[in-house]
Amino acid sequence: MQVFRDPALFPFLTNAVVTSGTFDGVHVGHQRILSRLREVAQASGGPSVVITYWPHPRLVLGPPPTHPELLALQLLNTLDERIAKLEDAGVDYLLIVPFTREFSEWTSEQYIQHLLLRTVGARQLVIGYDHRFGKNREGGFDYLSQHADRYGLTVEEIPREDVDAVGVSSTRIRRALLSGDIATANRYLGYCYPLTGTVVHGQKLGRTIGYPTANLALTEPLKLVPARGIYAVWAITTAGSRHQAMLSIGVRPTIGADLEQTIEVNLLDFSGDLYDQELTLEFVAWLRPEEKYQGLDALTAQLALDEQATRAALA
Ligand SMILES: Cc1cc2nc3c(=O)[nH]c(=O)nc-3n(C[C@H](O)[C@H](O)[C@H](O)COP(=O)(O)O)c2cc1C
Ligand SMILES: Nc1ncnc2c1ncn2[C@@H]1O[C@H](COP(=O)(O)OP(=O)(O)O)[C@@H](O)[C@H]1O
Repeated sequence: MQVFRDPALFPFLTNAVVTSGTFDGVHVGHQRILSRLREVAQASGGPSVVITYWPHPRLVLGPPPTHPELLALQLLNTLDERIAKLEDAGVDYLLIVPFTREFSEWTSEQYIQHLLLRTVGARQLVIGYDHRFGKNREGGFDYLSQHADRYGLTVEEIPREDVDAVGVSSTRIRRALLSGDIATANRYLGYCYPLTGTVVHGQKLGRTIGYPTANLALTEPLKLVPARGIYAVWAITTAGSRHQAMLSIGVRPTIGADLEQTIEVNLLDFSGDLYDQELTLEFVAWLRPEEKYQGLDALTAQLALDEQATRAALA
């Protein structure tokens, strides 16, 4: 997959088969659109192209008027994760349009003329039934199909039934993760929810109880952090090795009151220095809520049980 972050550098294509959208999560609903995109591209012999936006439009525009409660933007994917998932889906070209206020003011007509036709060279479009574009989300499938002939475009809509059949939305996935329901989130995503961070120094208590924990500082501050609790995860190091691991997201009530929330992971059957390395976690299962124990001995005994539960969940 060839990736372009500047529309001015995108190589004009002829016969491009294009879809566009935010694709946060690249979940199984998005994956349907992407697999249809690939089919149409293969049938026509043209390249498949995804146009996506960064930063997330809501970061620039604020919460949608219909959902004013969505103040804190919580992303399912970092840009790197999104790129990797689009590549897995077999996309040939990815154009990441810098989403600015100015771009948000483009009319549907400008969007089609400048971006789809002149920059990309679109010939066919494949879009989800609820896809909107242009200023105030004015453009959509109806607008496109009314004007398709004039533009020399063909437009295919992925119908609501197809998208609803998988019953998934980014909102449902966010809700599942925020309640610790990893099984539902992963089913909707079609892969294990990832979280990446750099290993930073903590209080050096972990090693004294036989369970050193790598403390993560997230690389993408807007990335959604699942509910507080204890999880079985895979931990992947920069070198690419995968380790069974147990993760705690919480405020460590056993250690003290009013502590900051930390994201800490103990890698099973591993010893070595991880400080300053990047670590990626893949969530597999929820194990239990965080509890306050009567001292470090009780916590350590619980960690031994968590270790067993982790091995079982990842076996
Ligand atoms: C799998 C796992 C489960 C944990 N569960 C709890 C818990 O239920 N309650 C709690 O107070 N701390 C819990 N902790 C956090 C420990 O208190 C923490 O690892 C310890 O404070 C070491 O901190 P340090 O890395 O700053 O040295 C857990 C940690 C791990 C890795
Ligand atoms: N199995 C392991 N899992 C996690 N970290 C480990 C492991 N073995 C060694 N380490 C190292 O130990 C550090 C964690 O030790 P810990 O005493 O909890 O210190 P800190 O409070 O700085 O996290 C990790 O950052 C990592 O460099």
